[in-house]
Amino acid sequence: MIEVDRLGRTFKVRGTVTHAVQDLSFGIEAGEFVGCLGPNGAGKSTTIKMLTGILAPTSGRLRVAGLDPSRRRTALAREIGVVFGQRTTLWWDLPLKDSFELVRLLYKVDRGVFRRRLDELCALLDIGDFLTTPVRQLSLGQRMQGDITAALLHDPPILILDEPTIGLDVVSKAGVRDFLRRLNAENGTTILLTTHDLGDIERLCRRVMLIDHGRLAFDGTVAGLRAIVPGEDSIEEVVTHLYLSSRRSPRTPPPRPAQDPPSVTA
Ligand SMILES: Nc1ncnc2c1ncn2[C@@H]1O[C@H](COP(=O)(O)OP(=O)(O)OP(=O)(O)O)[C@@H](O)[C@H]1O
Repeated sequence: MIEVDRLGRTFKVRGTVTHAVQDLSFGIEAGEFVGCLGPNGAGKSTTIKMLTGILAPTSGRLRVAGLDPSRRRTALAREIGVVFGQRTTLWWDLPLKDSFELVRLLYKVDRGVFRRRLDELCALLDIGDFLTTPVRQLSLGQRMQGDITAALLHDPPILILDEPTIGLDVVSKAGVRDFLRRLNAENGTTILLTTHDLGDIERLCRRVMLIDHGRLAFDGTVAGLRAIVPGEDSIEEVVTHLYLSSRRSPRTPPPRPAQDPPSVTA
């Protein structure tokens, strides 16, 4: 579903070069639920932007649903749903339902199919009460439910989310997580999300990737991630340890785990 091979993205701003993503390689199969962690500035959002075609890579190769994202954005849009936790894709001044209608027109979704899909998503995400509310008047949690609905109206096989639970209270977070879990388990939707919330990783993801300084520092199970620090059971402590060692010696990759996760690159 997703193939990333030696991907790189460099930014040059006023003579300063930033290697936001470097030599990044991984693959994601259909039906996987993958979480992506990494300290601030690690390159997660840049990776997501390349996967969704917003940014073109400066090196390497990637395919999403068999397509080169930055060259085939229109075709790709049918295959993926995208949610940015920090930015809405909805129309600020329009009622939520009008935003959905615009999405329907953009994606050329048949009216009957759209109706059924919207009814399903309304029930699952519990958004029926604020369909007529302008987006600017929605709470963050309601807006996120709206953004997730909009991303799924065309029923894409792949959902990519950049920090979908940021700023949500515990109940809203639980609702979003429950929905994503069901979407993956019952619909078989392939999901990739970035997050700083380790609860998202522990509760949702069978596989976790850790990006550090633009490189893949870990790719394996949550148990494999825990095993990096022998005797430490708390994933939060393990991740804190990794981020701190990364700050102390920015070019030093994190230590290998005590027991083998499915794959580790460092
Ligand atoms: N458009 C841009 N122009 C210049 N530099 C950029 C641009 N976008 C990202 N960067 C730089 O690339 C690096 C990676 O940024 P990115 O936003 O991908 O990190 P991130 O892992 O998503 O961080 P966070 O968790 O804080 O959101 C950072 O050093 C950032 O300053």
